[in-house]
Amino acid sequence: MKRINKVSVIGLGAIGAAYASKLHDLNPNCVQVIADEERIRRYKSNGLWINGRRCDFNYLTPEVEARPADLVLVAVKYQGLQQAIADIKHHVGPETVIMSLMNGISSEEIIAHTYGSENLLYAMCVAIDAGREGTDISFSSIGRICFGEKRNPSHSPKVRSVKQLFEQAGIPYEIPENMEHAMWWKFMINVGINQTSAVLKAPYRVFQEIREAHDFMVTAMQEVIELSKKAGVHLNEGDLAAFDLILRQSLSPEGKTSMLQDIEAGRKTEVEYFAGTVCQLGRRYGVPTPVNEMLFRMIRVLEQVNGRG
Ligand SMILES: NC(=O)C1=CN([C@@H]2O[C@H](COP(=O)(O)OP(=O)(O)OC[C@H]3O[C@@H](n4cnc5c(N)ncnc54)[C@H](OP(=O)(O)O)[C@@H]3O)[C@@H](O)[C@H]2O)C=CC1
Ligand SMILES: CC(C)(CO)C(=O)C(=O)O
Repeated sequence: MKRINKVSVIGLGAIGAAYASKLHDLNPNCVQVIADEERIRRYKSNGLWINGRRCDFNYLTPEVEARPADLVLVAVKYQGLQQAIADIKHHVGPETVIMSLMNGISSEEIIAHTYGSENLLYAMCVAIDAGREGTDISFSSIGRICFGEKRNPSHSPKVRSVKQLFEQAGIPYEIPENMEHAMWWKFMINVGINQTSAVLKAPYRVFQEIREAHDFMVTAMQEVIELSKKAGVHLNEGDLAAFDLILRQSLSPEGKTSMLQDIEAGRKTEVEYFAGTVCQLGRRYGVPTPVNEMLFRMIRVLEQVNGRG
């Protein structure tokens, strides 16, 4: 098992900054952030604030011919993914493990297209309620990073390396036996709560307290459950209940999903990778997806109202 001494992070937003700050606390020299000059200027002049504490990372522009990292963490949104894939080029060597903390079930495949799948681990984070305003990041719950190979009956050397790093840094983690199931479960969550919160402009409190909002979220999730059966993943009602526990116990009532944050900040959303993917899979498997078709249209309208069409 290889020890991870150098981590490169791309995407210093709500998620990237939250977890990078834990690595920085472990050892400021073990983590470096890849960003273009304009972003670095912004991070340095405004400061990068995480729960009110300034964090000064080592920044590298993508052009710098860096030594490959042991681990690359990708934490951008989908609209930034292709550029990020190009920008991590100097940080990926033959032994570099790559993990995407992004939502959805597509980023691993997109990254593998350029770097192959041998050194890629599946990952996603759950129960974190991170928010970002400019370079101010805050969260009440850091949640946990679920990661692993597609199946983890035992832990591969790559998985053990990352596990050791997370233990040292105090990053909560989980290695699900069936990572594919876990990725679909998270996809179901985002399809449900991210999209309905974006159209309702609702923080988590609305879903915790108002039955109709909760039911609306569940109807979107149920379409993912039906698709998962066709895909051989078999989500079920127990998976809905598992998210309900997180919603009620871990997410701050005033917290907002990343998609609602995007709408409020006038940014492009990830709707193509949530409802867009659901509708595409629906067509492939012959499963009706009317709720997601409607959510897709509504969110595209909101984006265009924001001038992000
Ligand atoms: N927020 C949350 O609670 C959760 C989010 N997620 C998922 O995690 C992923 C990241 O979300 P989140 O952190 O909220 O998103 P943010 O928008 O807060 O952060 C993305 C960051 O990536 C930066 N970025 C984009 N492209 C590049 C690039 N080429 N080089 C350097 N930096 C780049 C952006 O910079 P700039 O702003 O300057 O463009 C931005 O700071 C998404 O897939 C999201 O769905 C998952 C779980 C929870
Ligand atoms: C699960 C949830 C809603 C919060 O962690 C999320 O993944 C997001 O906001 O994108």
